[in-house]
This record gives sequence, C-alpha cells and structure tokens, in this order.
Amino acid sequence: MREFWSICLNWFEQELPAQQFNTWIKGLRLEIDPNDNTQYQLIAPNRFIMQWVRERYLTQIEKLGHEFFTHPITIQLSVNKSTPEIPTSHVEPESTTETLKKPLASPKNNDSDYTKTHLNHEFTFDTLVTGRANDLARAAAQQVAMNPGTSYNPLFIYGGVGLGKTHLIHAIGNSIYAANPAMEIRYVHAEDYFSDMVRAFQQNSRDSFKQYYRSLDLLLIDDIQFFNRKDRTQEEFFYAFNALIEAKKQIIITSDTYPKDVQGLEERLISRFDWGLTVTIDPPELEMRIAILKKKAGAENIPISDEVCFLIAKNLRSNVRELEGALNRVIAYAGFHGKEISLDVAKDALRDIISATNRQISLEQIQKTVSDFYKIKVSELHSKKRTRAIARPRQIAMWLARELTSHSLPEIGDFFGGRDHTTVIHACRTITEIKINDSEISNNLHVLIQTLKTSLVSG
Ligand SMILES: Nc1ncnc2c1ncn2[C@@H]1O[C@H](COP(=O)(O)OP(=O)(O)OP(=O)(O)O)[C@@H](O)[C@H]1O
Repeated sequence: MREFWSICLNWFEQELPAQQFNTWIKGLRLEIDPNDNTQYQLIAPNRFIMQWVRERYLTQIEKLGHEFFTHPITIQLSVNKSTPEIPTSHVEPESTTETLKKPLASPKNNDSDYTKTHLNHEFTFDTLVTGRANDLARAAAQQVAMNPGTSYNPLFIYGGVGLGKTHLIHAIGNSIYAANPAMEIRYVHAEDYFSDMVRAFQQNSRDSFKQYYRSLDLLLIDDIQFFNRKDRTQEEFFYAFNALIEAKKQIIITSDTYPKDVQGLEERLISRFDWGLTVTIDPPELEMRIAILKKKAGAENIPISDEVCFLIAKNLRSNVRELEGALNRVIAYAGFHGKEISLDVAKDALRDIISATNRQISLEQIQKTVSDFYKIKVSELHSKKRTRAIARPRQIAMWLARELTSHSLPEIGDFFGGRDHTTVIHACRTITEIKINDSEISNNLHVLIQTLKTSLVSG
C-alpha cells in the first residue's frame, strides 16, 4: 500500500504545479481496511479538501490503483476527525452548502457599519455568480468565512482586472460580520493603507496607526500590488501581518498576480503569503458571463432575453466590469429611445464593441497560430488524425475558437474538417477541465491568446 501511495504522490507531484500539489495532495493519507485488502480510505485534513479531491483527483487515483493492483480496489474519502486545524466549536456539518447557511445570510449593514468596516454591503456571496472560473476561490472564501483565523490564513486571492476579487473579499467580510457583529473588521485598499500610513507619520500618530491594524479581528487588504517598492509601508504591513497571524486573526489579500510575481514586494512578505492558501479567479466562461448578466438584470428587475445576454456575453469576454458596463449601456440606450430591450436594440447600443470584436480574431488565424505554436500543419487540424500530438492542439484550437470568436458550435465544427458540434463541445470541456490542473496547458493557452491579440493590434 505504501508503495502504491508513493507512486500516486510522485505522479501528482510531477503533473501538478507545486502550489496545487502542496494544497490538495500532500496532506492526504491512505489507509487500508485491516479486514479487507480491497478497501482503502483516503483521509483528507478537512471537508473542503476532501470534496475538492473527490471532484478533481479521485478518478486519477483510482486509475493508478487499477494499474498498480492485480485485484480490484475501492477508495473511499473521509475527513481526519482529529485534525486540529478547525477547532471543535467549528466542527463542519455534513455538506459545505449546509455549513454556510448561517454566516452567509445577507448582512444587514448600514452606513455606520460601512464607516466602521468599509465593507460594501452589496458585495455578498448571494450576489456573486459561481462558475468554473471562481469556484475554488469561492469555496475557499466560504470556508474562511465559516472559520475565520483557523482555516486558511492568510487567504490570498489573485486574478486579472475586474474579475470579482474585490467582490469576493467584501463577501467574506460581510458574511463574517453578519455572524459576528462585534468583531473588528476592516476592508482597506492597499493604496489607502499606504496613504493612512503616510498621514500617520506626518501627524505623529504612528502608534495609533500600528495599534489599530494590529488589533483587528479581520483584515481584508485589496490589490496588494500597490505596495510595489513602498518599502516603509511593506515593513509596517509585515509587522501587522505577523501580529495578526500570531493572534489567529484572519487576513485576506488580493492581488492581480500570483504572490511570487507581484513586482517590488519583499521576499519575506511573499514567503509569508504562502503560509495559507492561494487561489485564483480566471476570466469567466461564456455560460458564467451569461449568468452574471441575468443576475444583474434580475436584481434591477430589467427584463432581458437569453439572446440579448448571449450577444453581450459573446462580445465581452475578459472583464466582468466591462460586461456590466455593456449591459448598462444597452439598458440606457433602450431607455433613451423608449424601446424594449430587443436583440436589434442591443446590437445598435453595442455597435462599436461588436464591430471591434468582429474585426477580431478569425478561425483561420486561430488555426494558423495554433499549428505554428505546436509545429504541426494546419491541414492536420482538419484531418482525422487522433494521435495526441494532433488531437490536443486541435482541441485547444476549438476551445480558442469558442472563447475568442462569435462563431457557433456547428460553424466551428465545420471549420475543423466538417466535425460535428458535439465534438467541439467535448473539446471545449476537456480543455476547460485540464487547464485547471495542467500548468503547461494553461500557460500555452495564455501565450496563444496573447499572440492572437497582439497579431490583431499589429496587423
Ligand atoms: N462572479 C461574479 N458575479 C457577479 N458579479 C461579479 C462577478 N465577478 C465580478 N463581478 C462584478 O464585476 C465588477 C468588478 O468586480 P471587482 O471590482 O470585484 O473586480 P476586481 O477583480 O477586484 O477588479 P480590480 O482588479 O480592478 O480590482 C463588480 O461590480 C462585481 O460585482
């Protein structure tokens, strides 16, 4: 059994980025049922990790098991009951969703709460749409909201501009505040932290500044990349960070990049960010973009058809703030012209955005860029060849076509040697799934997207 588990560990260590291996796999333990050598228990340190492993990695572990053992085996997942990480007062109930009911009730904060905590009470878990792009970040955020200071500390959330990082940390803050109104909670943008500190130094109130931040129960600090080269601020934050973590007070940090890539941050700070959990928010997939639009329109009681949502979502892909902006533009345009929000009205309102998108990437360009990148021929993308060296780039090209163009599934299928639209769906699902854990694929996609976008600008 030990040998089998070390094979599994080796496999995942090679296949996953170190961060993911350390977070999800390293802490697992495999045990055999003493009375039945076909039954195995995989024990996770907490329910959150257990669910994540079940969804993402169990199939692979079973597959390795089938290759290793000569007899069939069953692997069941369970939580280590004696893990000290979550105190007994916070014992997790049966399912994560049930767990979260209490603290996730919409907080009833008002202006005085805002003044104290600086939380925006509109940014809650209820108003945050979940999809593949943010499900890990949301799940981790909910776990922290349930067990502030004891589950993942700090929680570090990173992702591109306008993807909901601020929304998510306010949601955590609001949720914790709703359950614990006596807690000292503070949301602060990194730039405001810097200005507060400069002011404190100018006004000789350094001690009260230090004392204030070190006495918080929950510190939410947004856009830490603004600390770039602000050495004195970083030093002060470093001490506040240590004091809070030592006192088991929760810290949540957001940034536009992975901690190690944040420019101008001291090494000692970066290494401390690794103490807890780092999660990312990706740009939302098409379905999630549509869901966000429906949620926003629904919140304002604005009737909007699926086809209008589809049009907006197809044309605004990489930033939720811009997606919302486009929706507002359609609503304002319809209002101004005294019309219902129809597809034609939406097309008119977004004419410049749509023509910019249409000017954008073509299926030919995608195929050419992908085949150059993987050093295969464009004709091989059209061919029936199913070797991995061809099939994977073909799936990647289909995924890019779905993400970056407005072509329908049948059109994309046609363009790849007359394939059925279900093949395109399968390709897109496969890439969406593997890019989560496969850093090489994820990096390749990033490079391909950048190359395609750059070629537009330059050509
Ligand atoms: N998953 C989502 N569901 C609903 N609304 C979302 C979602 N993601 C983002 N938004 C909305 O998009 C807007 C931009 O989000 P937010 O300000 O949180 O992004 P950010 O990642 O912090 O951006 P920045 O990098 O500029 O700080 C907000 O109005 C937010 O409510």
